[in-house]
This record gives sequence, structure tokens and C-alpha cells, in this order.
Amino acid sequence: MDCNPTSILLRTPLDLNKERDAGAGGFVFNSSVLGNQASIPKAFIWPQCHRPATIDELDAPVVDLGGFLRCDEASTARAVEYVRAACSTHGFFQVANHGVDASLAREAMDCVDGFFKLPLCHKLRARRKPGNVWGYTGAHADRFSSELPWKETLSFGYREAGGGDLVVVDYFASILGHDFERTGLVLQKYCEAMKKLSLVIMELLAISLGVQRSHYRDFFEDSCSIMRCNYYPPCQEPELTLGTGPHCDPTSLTILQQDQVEGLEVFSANKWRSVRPIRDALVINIGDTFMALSNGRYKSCLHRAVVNRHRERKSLAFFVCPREDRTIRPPPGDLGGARLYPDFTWAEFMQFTQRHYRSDTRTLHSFTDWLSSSNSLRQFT
Ligand SMILES: C=C1C[C@]23C[C@H]1CC[C@H]2[C@]1(C)CCC[C@@](C)(C(=O)O)[C@H]1[C@@H]3C(=O)O
Ligand SMILES: O=C(O)CCC(=O)C(=O)O
Ligand SMILES: [Fe+2]
Repeated sequence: MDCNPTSILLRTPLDLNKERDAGAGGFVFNSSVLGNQASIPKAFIWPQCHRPATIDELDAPVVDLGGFLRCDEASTARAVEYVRAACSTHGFFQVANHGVDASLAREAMDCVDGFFKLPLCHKLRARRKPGNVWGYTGAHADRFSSELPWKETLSFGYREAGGGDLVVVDYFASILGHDFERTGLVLQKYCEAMKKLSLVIMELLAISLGVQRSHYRDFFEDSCSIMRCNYYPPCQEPELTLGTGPHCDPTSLTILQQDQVEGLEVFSANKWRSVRPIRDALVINIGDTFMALSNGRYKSCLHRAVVNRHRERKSLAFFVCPREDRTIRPPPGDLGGARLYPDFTWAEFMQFTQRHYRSDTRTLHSFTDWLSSSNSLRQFT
């Protein structure tokens, strides 16, 4: 397999079905058992070229949002400059004084820890349904049969439905019972805070791109986002595996809370570089869908998560997604010149990542190829 991260061989959409048909569904990732064996199962061993190595630190600016939130012009100008420079290159920056309550952020991380520390049989009550991103998974062993990530995940949706629906509370109470109502409430409030921050960031992105200030804020007002909780158990052979494989986020914008254990790495200037955890800061990165919304001006970049021998690691990724049926196309005007990507909807792209293709370094390119081939097929059916 060609492992040069920027030119990874295209995984044809059908590979995934073949992998799933190969009986990937049987294996259950029980890290308390697997982590105590002498070596990790073969399915978790990644190709040599993808394996972690000694790395440098990413030069990602920490953008102080305090001044921007107070409408201070000089601070806004500084924030815009940092965001523009970061998003035009590696697509990552960190934000401080972002307005998300620090105790809420810590309580959300603690609640997620409580879920992942449940007995496996309890976690499996929330098991992900095939073709859907929501639910609990262990190493994605129900979807893939090789290059498995050394992680457990719990994902659920968040939309700000009218009438104060508590979608997150309902999800936890219905799936895990009333003992988890408190967790549902905390994560509901956390998602509300993430949504609020995402709209602030969207405004900053618009200003930095020179488009109408409210353009992206309006586009994501009725967003339907995904909360992804990542739990990376300690691993006895961390040099052979990955916690999350090399990929670009297919979504629009990611707001990541990482704990104080290093592990997030970005591929920038031809090297893997770590994103240093900064207490109370949040990591922001551009996803494929926003790269299309900016007509390629802002970059959705390759990143991954590594694991380590002695310490578990957790991260909470809030993936901002537009309403499923909104057409993804750049704002009017000459943003970036000729169109780089066709119109599509997030529903189409999301389905591609869940049913036909394992997100990697070329998901958007593979999706647009798939879209044009399926459109040309439609013409003959
Ligand atoms: C739309 C999504 C698919 C993934 C979760 C969200 C955004 C990030 C994607 C993912 C994390 C990229 C790496 C591979 C993946 C399979 C994973 O390791 O979880 C991806 C997610 C997914 O398909 O569940
Ligand atoms: O856990 C991390 O630090 C990153 C995870 C990630 O990139 C993802 O879930 O998309
Ligand atoms: Fe990611």
C-alpha cells in the first residue's frame, strides 16, 4: 500500500463492503483483555509508514477570542490574521477565552470517562447500528477488518430543535437508562455551548475570507452536528498501531477538547507534528465540507491520533455539520476563482462515509468522483 500520506492509494468505495462482508462484525474490542496480552492482535497493526515516530510540535496559533467576543477592533484584527494564516495552511488553530465554561468542559469530560469505564456489556447497549454514525463502537471492529484503531468511541447527534428539545438527554436516558440522565444533561449543555462557539468561529472565518460576515453563521444556524467521544486505552505496543488513523474530517468544522495527554498529530510541511494540549483551550480544525464551502481557500488537513503505553487519553470532538439537505457551494463572488468541487449535500457526503468509504486522506476527492460516476449512472437508469 502506497503510504505517502498525501497520495494514499484510493480505497475504492466497494472495499468497505468487502471488508464488512469478510465478517468484520464478529470481533468485540475489549481493551481490558486485549491490553493485558503480550502483543496486540494483527488487525490493529498499521503499515510501517503510518506508524508513529518522533515528531515536532505544530505551529498552531492560540487565538484569544475574548477581544473578538467584546467587539474590540484591534483584537478582532489579530484574531482574523491568525485564523487566515492557519486555515490557509494546515487548517488548525486553538482558541482561548472562547466563552465555554471551564467547569462545564471538565464535567463533560468526566461524564464521558464514566461512560467508558462502564462494563463492556453496559456500553454495548448503546452499540452503533450499521450505516449510522451514532452509538458506541470498539475499534470500529463492526465495520473494518484491518488497520483497526485502538480506541472506543461514543457518538450522538445534536440539533437545536425548536421548543427546547433535549435530544442529548433523551438519547442517554433512552439508551442507557435514567442513571445516565445527569450525563445527558451535562452533554446537552456542552453541545449547546459548542454550537454557540461554532457560530462565533463561523463569523470569524467569514471575516477572514472577506465574505459577508453573517454568511456562514446563517448557513450553520440550523446545523445538525455530531458529538464524538474518543477513548484511547493504554496500549502495550503503541509503536505498531494508531488511535485514529490518518484522515481529514469530512465534516465542516471540528471543535476538539483534548485532555492533557498528547496524541493529536497534524501532517504539515511534510512531517507529523503534535498539537500540544493547552489547559482550557479548544482545538479548531477545518473539515472537508468547509473546504468546499470556501472553494478550497481554507484547508481540511490530514491528522491522526497516536496512543501510548501507560496513559489512557480522551478527546471530545464536536463535528459541526450543516442541515443535511443544504446545498454545499461557496458564497457568491470570486472566492478562489473557478469552482473546485461540485454541489453536494451533507446527507450525501455523510452517507458516503458511513456506507461506502472509510474516511482517509482523500475522502472528498473520492466522494466527488463517486458522485459524478453515480450521477452518470443515474442518467442511464
Ligand atoms: C462524518 C464522520 C465520520 C467520522 C466521524 C465524523 C467525522 C470524522 C470521521 C472519522 C473520525 C475519520 C477517521 C476514520 C473514522 C472511521 C474514525 O476513525 O472514527 C471516521 C468517523 C466515522 O466514520 O465514524
Ligand atoms: O482524538 C483526537 O485527538 C483526534 C480525533 C479525530 O481526529 C477525530 O475523531 O476526527
Ligand atoms: Fe479528525
